[in-house]
Amino acid sequence: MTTRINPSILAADFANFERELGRIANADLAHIDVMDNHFVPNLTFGLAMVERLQQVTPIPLDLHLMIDDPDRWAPIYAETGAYSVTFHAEAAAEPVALARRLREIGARAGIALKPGTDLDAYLELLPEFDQILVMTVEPGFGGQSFMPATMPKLRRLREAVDASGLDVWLQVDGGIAADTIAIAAEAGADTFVAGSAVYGGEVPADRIEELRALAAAHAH
Ligand SMILES: O=C(CO)[C@H](O)[C@H](O)COP(=O)(O)O
Repeated sequence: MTTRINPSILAADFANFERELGRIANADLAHIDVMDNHFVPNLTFGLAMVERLQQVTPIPLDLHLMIDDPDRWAPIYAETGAYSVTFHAEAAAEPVALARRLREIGARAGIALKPGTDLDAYLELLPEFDQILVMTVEPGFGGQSFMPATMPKLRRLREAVDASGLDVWLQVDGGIAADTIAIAAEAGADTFVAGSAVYGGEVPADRIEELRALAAAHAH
């Protein structure tokens, strides 16, 4: 199984994202947390910033939209050339139509499930998505503790994806670090978002290699 490490720039120096993206040149994708202070109680940045980030890095962008009304906004973000666009299940009025629109535009379509989001309603939608983001903390802030209680959901998803034969990536986000990544890898994650664990290190690129090796060693 291919393992991917997507550093979250939420933990980077907001005064210099171009330099901070340069420090993670060995990342698989750069994870970009867009928060609107409505869907989550925190505010980061919006469309203008994402457009600018696209211009200053060759790393494909993995957009995580923690916003209300993704039906309106997610396609506009996809049109920036984002590699993947993930919206939250509860935020979308028509998740399937939205996922199809994102794919039409050329982005990979992702759906995010908060720790309390029931998986049952979404399992049958697997063919509509390229990735499922299992939040391993409550969305909104970096630096929180990994929630092992989210692992049964990830295991069920891994079983469903393997049984389907679909190439749907299973992403985890929140509290992923050297001491937790093995738990998520063994439960079936193949794509790992890490903010504090990457940018908290003196050399973020080294932290990426360390996390990648641990994930590969414990791959499902
Ligand atoms: O989506 C997020 C918060 O909502 C962040 O991507 C996530 O929390 C990463 O930060 P850390 O690795 O520091 O936990």
